Amino acid sequence: MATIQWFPGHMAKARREIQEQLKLVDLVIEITDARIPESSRNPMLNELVQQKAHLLVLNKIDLADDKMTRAWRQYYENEGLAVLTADSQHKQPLEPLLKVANELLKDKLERQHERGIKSSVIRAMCIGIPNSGKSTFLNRLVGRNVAVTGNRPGVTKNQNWLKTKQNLEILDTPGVLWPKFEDELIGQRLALTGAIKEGLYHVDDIALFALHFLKLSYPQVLPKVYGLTEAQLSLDDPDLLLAMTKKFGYRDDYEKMSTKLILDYRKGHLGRLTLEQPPVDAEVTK
Ligand SMILES: Nc1nc2c(ncn2[C@@H]2O[C@H](COP(=O)(O)OP(=O)(O)OP(=O)(O)O)[C@@H](O)[C@H]2O)c(=O)[nH]1
Repeated sequence: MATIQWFPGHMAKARREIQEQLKLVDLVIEITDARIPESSRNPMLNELVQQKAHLLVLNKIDLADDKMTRAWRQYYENEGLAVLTADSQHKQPLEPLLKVANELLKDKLERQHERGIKSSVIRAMCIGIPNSGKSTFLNRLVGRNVAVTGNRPGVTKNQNWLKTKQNLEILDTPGVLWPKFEDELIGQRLALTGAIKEGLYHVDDIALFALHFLKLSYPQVLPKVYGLTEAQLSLDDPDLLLAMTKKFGYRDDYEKMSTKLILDYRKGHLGRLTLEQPPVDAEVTK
């Protein structure tokens, strides 16, 4: 599904629709991208969710740095959130999700049990920014491909409950919320991972951001993947981008090189790389 450009009217509408949907569910499953856990969270979600049970899913862990994923998980758990990690491209997340969901809603389920309701159903909805993997996650959960339509501005919808093999039903319309815009660095991370519509950023800006980030945080990647020499790596970022453009035979088409670098990152060809660290030093003990 193409990413939309968010205007204030769109945001207000998405927010209103999600508030309506929230009345129908017990549990909110917030889907984020494990490569940018914080940048891929909607700034208003906590406030919207309020008293509902809230589960944070760090999705796309197959593309993220394991150590960083553990650190992020711990960080959010320290913040009091229930956290699940998922590679919903390849793996079925139903069992671990049910475990956490039943735990989060234990009191409610027990009360229903006392009132004689034997097979209580947990009703949930997925929410996240574009491209976080909501549809993929939902499809995996229900074990088939369902036509998932997010609550994008202007998209009419009929809401249905998708049944899983267990006592969990999920709204077939995931809530799509806007990403954070205010900070340039967050915007660059969102663009590199694919959460921002193409055409809303310059590929060379994002490639320069990627080069800078890689040199600082994962210095082994550029020499290993692209065979860059020490001398090339000591160039400033724009000159390095030009050197790479030439090396790959793209003459002076640095936009082509930029696109290649961005796609290589998105496909995991550069390795499993997380673009941001938890705000405080979350100790990794697991
Ligand atoms: N490697 C990997 N890719 C994933 C995973 N989950 C989703 N994707 C990919 O990420 C892209 C976006 O996934 P979607 O499920 O369409 O995301 P969405 O949140 O529904 O996106 P919108 O419809 O834009 O709101 C697709 O190319 C998916 O194949 C994952 O766990 N690992």
